[in-house]
Order: sequence, then structure tokens, then C-alpha cells
Amino acid sequence: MSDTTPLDDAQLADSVLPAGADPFALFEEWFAAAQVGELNDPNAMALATASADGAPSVRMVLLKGHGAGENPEGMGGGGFTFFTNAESRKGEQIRANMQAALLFHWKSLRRQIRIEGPLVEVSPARADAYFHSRPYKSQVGSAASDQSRPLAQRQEYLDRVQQVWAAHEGEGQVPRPAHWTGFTLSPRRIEFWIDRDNRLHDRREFVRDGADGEWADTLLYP
Ligand SMILES: Cc1cc2nc3c(=O)[nH]c(=O)nc-3n(C[C@H](O)[C@H](O)[C@H](O)COP(=O)(O)O)c2cc1C
Ligand SMILES: Cc1ncc(COP(=O)(O)O)c(C=O)c1O
Repeated sequence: MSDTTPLDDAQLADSVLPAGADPFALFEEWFAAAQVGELNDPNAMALATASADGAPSVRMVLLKGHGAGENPEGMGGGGFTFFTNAESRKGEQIRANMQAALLFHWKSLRRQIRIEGPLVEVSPARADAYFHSRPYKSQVGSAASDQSRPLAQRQEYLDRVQQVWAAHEGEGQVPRPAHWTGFTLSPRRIEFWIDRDNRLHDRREFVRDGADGEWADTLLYP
């Protein structure tokens, strides 16, 4: 027989996602909690892109810049930035269709954030600065990789790694390949989801028309 004990006060409590909140401030709050509560890569997020004809694909990337202070190519309005090889599968999809969706799921916190909007490429200066802030080994690994293209055998990649390593060891940094860059998602929709017992979850979405638009928010049925 099903459990028919009455819902308790915690389950019947009102939403903890405040109406009229600033979604960037709420993101910062949750992201800070994730730094403490999530064991590995609290900045890991799923990045969904789609081909020109609308076929979706998704993979994990790391968030490397975020918040109201992000300034996608001078349009302002904040954003969420990741870096990648623009000749990869995702890079080709982004070139064909400059929009994406991001998903954070912090399992230990039982929280999810979904973010959607157009993408803007970061400036070459920012891509350089980020690329060179990475450890030498990571610079080498990225520069030696034709990300997402077929590799006949792993040794081929390892040989390239050795070559790039030797070529730039003296300077201690690798020139950033022109195709290694970053993209900032300018959010048009941000949704916060928090687990509540018995699937009586709590969701609030924030939407705006453009990078300079006002946020409007609403609760959503779980
Ligand atoms: C936790 C995690 C973080 C990752 N971060 C990145 C990243 O920031 N940039 C990146 O290009 N690939 C990253 N990867 C690898 C991607 O998931 C993916 O394998 C790669 O980018 C190729 O994707 P694509 O074929 O769709 O272009 C990460 C993988 C994991 C599991
Ligand atoms: C291929 C690749 N590029 C980039 C990153 C992002 O991390 P970082 O820039 O800190 O190396 C990752 C992380 O897993 C990765 O696998």
C-alpha cells in the first residue's frame, strides 16, 4: 500500500526562489555553495549546441567566466564563458548556429540551473590571456590536439605532444592556436530548480528579450 502519511511543513513550505531576484546574484549564491558542496569540478556544465539543421548534441565543458560583469563583445548584460577548439564538432555547430544551452547539475546539492541564449566569441586578447594562464602541459595538449577528428592511433597524438613540448619549452608557453578560443553565452533564459521531497520541486525561470532587457520571472510547475 502507498504511503499516505500527510505532507509535512517542509514539503508544504512556499518557494525558496524569491520573485524579483537578480538571476546573476542567485547564480553566484548557488555557485558558491557548489564550490563547497561539490567534490569535483563544481564549474562543470553540459553545453548543448545544434547543427544548422537543428540536430542537437551535448558535452561537458568548464565554466571559466561568469556573472553580470561578463561583457560579450561589448554588448554587456553579463554571461557565461567557456573555452574550446573551434574546429571541433561543437565548434562547427557553434559556427553554424551561434546559440547554446548550458546545464549545471550539482548532484550533492540536488540543484539544477539551465541557461539559454546566443553565443559571442571572446576577443583574441582574452583567448590569449586565458590560454596562457593554463599550465604548460595543458597548453601543449590543446595545441597538439585536432579535437574531435579521427586519430588513427594514440601514439600519433603523443608524438605531436612531444614535438609541441620541445618546440616551446624554452619560452615556457605555447602560442595559442587561432582556432582555440572562447565563447560567452548571453543569457535570455535562466531557470533555477531545487529538489523538494516527493518531487514537489521548486522552479523559477527568469527571461529577458535582449542583453539589455529587464528580467521577468515566474514560478513553473515542477
Ligand atoms: C568535466 C569535463 C570538463 C570538460 N571541459 C572542457 C572544456 O572546457 N573545453 C573543451 O573543449 N572540452 C572539455 N571537455 C571535453 C568535452 O566534453 C568534449 O569531449 C570535447 O570538447 C569534444 O567535444 P565535441 O566533439 O562536441 O566538440 C570536458 C570534459 C569533461 C568530462
Ligand atoms: C579538452 C579540454 N579542454 C579544456 C578543458 C578545460 O579545462 P582547462 O582550461 O582548465 O584545461 C578541459 C577540461 O576537462 C578539457 O578536457
